[in-house]
Amino acid sequence: MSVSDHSARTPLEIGDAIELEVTGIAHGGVSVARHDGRVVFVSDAIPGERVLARVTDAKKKSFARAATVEVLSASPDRREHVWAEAGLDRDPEDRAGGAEFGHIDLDRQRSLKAEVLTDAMSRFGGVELAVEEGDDLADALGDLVEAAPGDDESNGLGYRTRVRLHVDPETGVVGPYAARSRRVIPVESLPLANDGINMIAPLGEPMPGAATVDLVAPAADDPRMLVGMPGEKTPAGAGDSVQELVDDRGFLLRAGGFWQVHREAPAVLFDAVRDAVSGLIEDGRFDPAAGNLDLYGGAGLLAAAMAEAAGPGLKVSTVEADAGATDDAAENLSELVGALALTARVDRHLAELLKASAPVRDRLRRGTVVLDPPRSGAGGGVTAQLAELAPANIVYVACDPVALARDTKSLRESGYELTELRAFDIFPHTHHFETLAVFTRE
Ligand SMILES: C[S@@+](CC[C@H](N)C(=O)[O-])C[C@H]1O[C@@H](n2cnc3c(N)ncnc32)[C@H](O)[C@@H]1O
Repeated sequence: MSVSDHSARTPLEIGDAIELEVTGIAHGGVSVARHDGRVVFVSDAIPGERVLARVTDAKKKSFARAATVEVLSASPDRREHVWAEAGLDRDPEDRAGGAEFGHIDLDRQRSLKAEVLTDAMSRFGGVELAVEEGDDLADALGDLVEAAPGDDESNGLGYRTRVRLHVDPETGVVGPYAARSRRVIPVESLPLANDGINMIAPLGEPMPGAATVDLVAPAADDPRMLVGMPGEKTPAGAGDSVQELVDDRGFLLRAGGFWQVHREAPAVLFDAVRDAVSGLIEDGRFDPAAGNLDLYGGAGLLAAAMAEAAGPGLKVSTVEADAGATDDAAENLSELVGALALTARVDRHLAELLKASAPVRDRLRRGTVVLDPPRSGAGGGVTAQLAELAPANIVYVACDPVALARDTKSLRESGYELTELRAFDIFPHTHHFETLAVFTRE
């Protein structure tokens, strides 16, 4: 490993050690620095720090990637990493992935997430998030990303009720992948996971022949271990049903089906969607008898939240690609006589709705669409279909701020106004967070 000279404009190579002034945060859990005019995305650092970093990727002309190996001038927000196996005293290649903010004070994690959101909304969404005059920017940003109940008390640990581990095909060792790699890292504990998962996690027990291990610790059921074999799409036991609880409402779902990973996340998002719909009702903008939709609906969590605000007379269709999840949604929404659970890809279903008769299209125009797409967002195709269907309101739950910002731009260009934005820190010690955006048709 050679130490490169700042003034020499030599190309960077993998393994080079470089000194970096870390100036900002980027989407994806890495900080931003510059070296000889080139942007360097550096992991395990904090904006404001000076670090010695090792170049890990130098293929691109415009930017390189590096990992911190030593902190030369530490941020006051630097903490001992919450996961020993992800800390700086390990070689970057041997650090466990999945806790890339674990070395940062929890409040600062939230203000970094808020910076990522405001930057994404400004650059890709054309929306400047206002900070009240006189507010300290860091405080205002920190307040934008709301903590989940209990996280401040537990330092954001022990929250995950879902964890996927991987099995090294050569040694059978079970563990998380290292960051940005498929290298399995053996670990002694899973500090972000709850007790149920830590109790059954086969850490230190090789599982030769297996490919993945999904650990599931439902709120109202025994923890499960689902072992996936190479080439198999669905791990064994994934179709087994488990019981979840959101406040005191029960949800039944497949053990391997989608469910929010933070113990409090289903309730946080349920409440946020219910409150958004209540706001629309107060503004006289919500029609319970219209063609309301819960797109990417999973097991029906957010349709149930709409119903909590709108009452049992709500008409709503959930649209979900996974047939098992649709069956669960039908069961979970069975008390709502106006609920329909459909198995379909969202784009195909919207294409069908666009061909519907004038009265059906009119009902859809009066409706509210809740959508909660995967990380890639709804995308240009689906936002264009939504713009053509023109529902009165869109309540968008997003796990990727850049995808949300791009979809925001399309929706605003199609005549929707962004009227509310909230963000939730339901993935402490990682760079992930969830955002809720409400759009109304002008
Ligand atoms: C982020 S989850 C949201 C689930 C649900 N709203 C919840 O909160 O539990 C996204 C869901 O979208 C489904 N999905 C992904 N792509 C889809 C598509 N193109 N059409 C329909 N559903 C899709 C996934 O199976 C998954 O259940």
